[in-house]
Amino acid sequence: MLLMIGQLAEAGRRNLDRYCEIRKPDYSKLFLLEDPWGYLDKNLKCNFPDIDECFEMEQFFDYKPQYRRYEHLTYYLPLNVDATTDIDLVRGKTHQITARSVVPPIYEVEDFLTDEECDYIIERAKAEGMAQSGVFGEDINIELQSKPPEEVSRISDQAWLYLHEDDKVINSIMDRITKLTKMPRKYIDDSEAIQVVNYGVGGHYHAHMDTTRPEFDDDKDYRALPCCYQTKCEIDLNLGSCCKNCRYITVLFYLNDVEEGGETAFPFADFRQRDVDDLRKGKIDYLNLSKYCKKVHIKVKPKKGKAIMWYNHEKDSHNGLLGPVIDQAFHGGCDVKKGTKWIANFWISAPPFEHRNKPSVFNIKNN
Ligand SMILES: O=C(O)CCC(=O)C(=O)O
Ligand SMILES: [Fe+2]
Repeated sequence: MLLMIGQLAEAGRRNLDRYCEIRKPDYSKLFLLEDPWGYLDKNLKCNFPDIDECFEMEQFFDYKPQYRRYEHLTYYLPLNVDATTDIDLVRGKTHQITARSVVPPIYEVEDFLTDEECDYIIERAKAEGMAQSGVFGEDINIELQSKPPEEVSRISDQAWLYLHEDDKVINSIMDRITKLTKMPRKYIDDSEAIQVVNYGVGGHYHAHMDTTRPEFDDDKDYRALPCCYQTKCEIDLNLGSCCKNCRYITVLFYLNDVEEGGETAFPFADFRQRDVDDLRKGKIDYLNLSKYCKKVHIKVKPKKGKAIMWYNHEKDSHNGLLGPVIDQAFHGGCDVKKGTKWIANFWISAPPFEHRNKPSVFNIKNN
């Protein structure tokens, strides 16, 4: 009898496999596929525990066909460091794009913004009101009181500029960002506000990731949380957070010339993963740029109007969505030695806004 049940179960499983085989959507035809609940294994085989769920999945695809029509994230690689190519960003002028590293791909474009645009962004930020910058999961005020300045993770002021449809200056910048990143415009429009940051002498931001590393070792499983830009939840820097950053690309603009210091440094760019892991485990705090900036090879010098962009994630090769975090994308701002430094950050987050209530593949354990 037991044997019979076993055989039946086996036959049932085979039937289920066949059922799923027939019923599963044709993933090869999907432009992009979201797999919010992790039903699919890496090989995109049907992986449902029972027929009902298989059916549910089918309904999900039937009734919410928009989930099947994402536009791809775009990811492009340079052939080598210092590779340079022309790029048409505005009519009547050719810009040059230069690769500064391959892992992550970091690109630099001079004169991306005009002087007037830089000044406009600074003035708008001032009008908005500059306030002390925070750091995800840390309390800067406590750090400022209890540590010497070079040990404090971030010393700067900032303001957020929200994107208005009728703002011609910002819209024209968004056009250029679309061309530079080669991303579908939708992602640009649905991304976060622009963050404007100002550092005085001694101001800095130690090396960090702009996106949340889900395996962050502070007892919190960030995978379960929604992406911050998709929610209205308040990030409480003291008590942890209700969301995580899902920042695929960073585009950073230098809004003024800095007399001395203030480079953007990438301490691990183009390092092998195992070297990054070893360095991070070692005694020297390579992330402390007040101490370590001089030794970093890949550094970008601020120059008014210059833009840099880099990827914080790879693209998931199975579904075109947010893939693994690139640890080599750790970066930060070295101490400003003389003068002041103004920058603007624009983070392109994924998945797009209309899928804000659905967790992305990035959420799923062991992905
Ligand atoms: O100041 C810089 O150069 C880097 C700033 C940065 O990484 C950030 O604001 O997230
Ligand atoms: Fe950053």
